[in-house]
Amino acid sequence: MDTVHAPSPRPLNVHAPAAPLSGAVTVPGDKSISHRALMFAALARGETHISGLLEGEDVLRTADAMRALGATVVRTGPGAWHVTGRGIGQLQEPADVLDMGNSGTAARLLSGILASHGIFSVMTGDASLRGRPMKRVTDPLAATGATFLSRAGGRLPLAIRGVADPAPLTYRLPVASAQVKSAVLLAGLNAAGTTRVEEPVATRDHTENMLRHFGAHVTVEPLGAGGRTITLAGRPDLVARDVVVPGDPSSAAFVLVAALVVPGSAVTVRGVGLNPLRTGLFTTLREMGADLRLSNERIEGGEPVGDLTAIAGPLHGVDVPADRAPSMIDEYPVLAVAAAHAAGPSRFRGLEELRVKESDRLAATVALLERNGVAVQVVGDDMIVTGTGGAVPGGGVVETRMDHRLAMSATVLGLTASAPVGVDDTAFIDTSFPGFIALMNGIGAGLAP
Ligand SMILES: O=C(O)C1=C[C@@H](OP(=O)(O)O)[C@@H](O)[C@H](O)C1
Ligand SMILES: C=C(OP(=O)(O)O)C(=O)O
Repeated sequence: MDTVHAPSPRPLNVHAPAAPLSGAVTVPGDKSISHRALMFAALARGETHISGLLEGEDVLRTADAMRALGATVVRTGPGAWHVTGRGIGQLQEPADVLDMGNSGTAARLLSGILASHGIFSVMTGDASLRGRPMKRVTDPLAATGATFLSRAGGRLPLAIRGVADPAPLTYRLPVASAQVKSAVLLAGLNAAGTTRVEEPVATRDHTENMLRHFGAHVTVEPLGAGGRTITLAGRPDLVARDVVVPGDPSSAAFVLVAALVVPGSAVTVRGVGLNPLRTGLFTTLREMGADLRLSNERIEGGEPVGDLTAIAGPLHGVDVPADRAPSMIDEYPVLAVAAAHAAGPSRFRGLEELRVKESDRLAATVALLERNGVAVQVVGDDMIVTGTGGAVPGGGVVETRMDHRLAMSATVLGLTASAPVGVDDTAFIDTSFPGFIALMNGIGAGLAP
């Protein structure tokens, strides 16, 4: 199995470029929105046309899974996909194991769909995904009547005996996770009655937005300070709708941070998704003194989008509150790289969720910085980075641990290191940002394997 998902390692040795980075680029489509577009289109009646779909490994696994469940999924051009759905409750039993590769989003969201169909299925993934917790979704989903069998600790492979008439759930999220919220809501699509999810801290709301777009009745009400209660009326008539996927702000992050830290640089990323529940990094970078300019703001496919220009300049340390974490949860490794260049200490609070990503990102980010001469410590669930106020020493080899975001963060670190930075494997970058190295070279990074 891992022969499929453990591609040959692609090591990279990163040197600081001779000249500043410059240019205007677009990054691939948003990963969260791309997974959802394929899944919801497969559950809708009729043919959905998706443009700007991320063609990264994670999303391709979702496309394969929806095909295995009986939807027709066809690529008609770069980023252009047509999906003919089967309707809620109408997905067919897959004939084989569903392999979700490296993707937590694919596995967790799909578990909600599989649990709420009267079919048997088995999901697995690569060594990284097989190490990630699934009880966070199977515990609430068990109350629908579905049954689950898994390895110890609720790890994949996971066998699911779904139910055709799932009970509607009311669930308060014990962790701030859009994946868990989405799994519960997706199970609620085939439940007779109202599904209710309470999230004490708001997480990305692409599921709510896109379900509405396809015709579901979803309400969102405030809950306490910063939380939300989401309700979904079961068994809606989901109808095919076109989806336009914006550029992924989590991918734009690497390009923009690189431009901020390579002296003299100015780079624009066009068409970046700016959903306020995804933009914590941009807020934080501005607090650090970054010159980050927004232009051409518009609404595209129901999501706010704009062009972001990053202009290099001095950064200073910052204290990031824990309640901002969900709006930038995937951006901490590259934020740590920005903090390594900033003058003075930065503290990032409440990072416990980083321990259960594609790797233990808290430990891996510490190792990335320490190996390259940057002082960093973990206190409880907080990370404290002591910035140099300029270039970092470098000279280390970074272990990327099957984690795309570590590979890209290490690459960005190398662009301003005094000694070259080794990256043991860049192959996993393809899960979320195919073409990353070519795109970086297009703005002058000069990366050569
Ligand atoms: O719902 C989503 O699309 C995602 C939610 C986040 O995970 P959690 O729900 O585990 O926080 C994020 O880290 C992941 O990259 C994508
Ligand atoms: C955590 C991530 O994704 P997933 O959970 O889908 O594997 C990510 O892309 O950083």
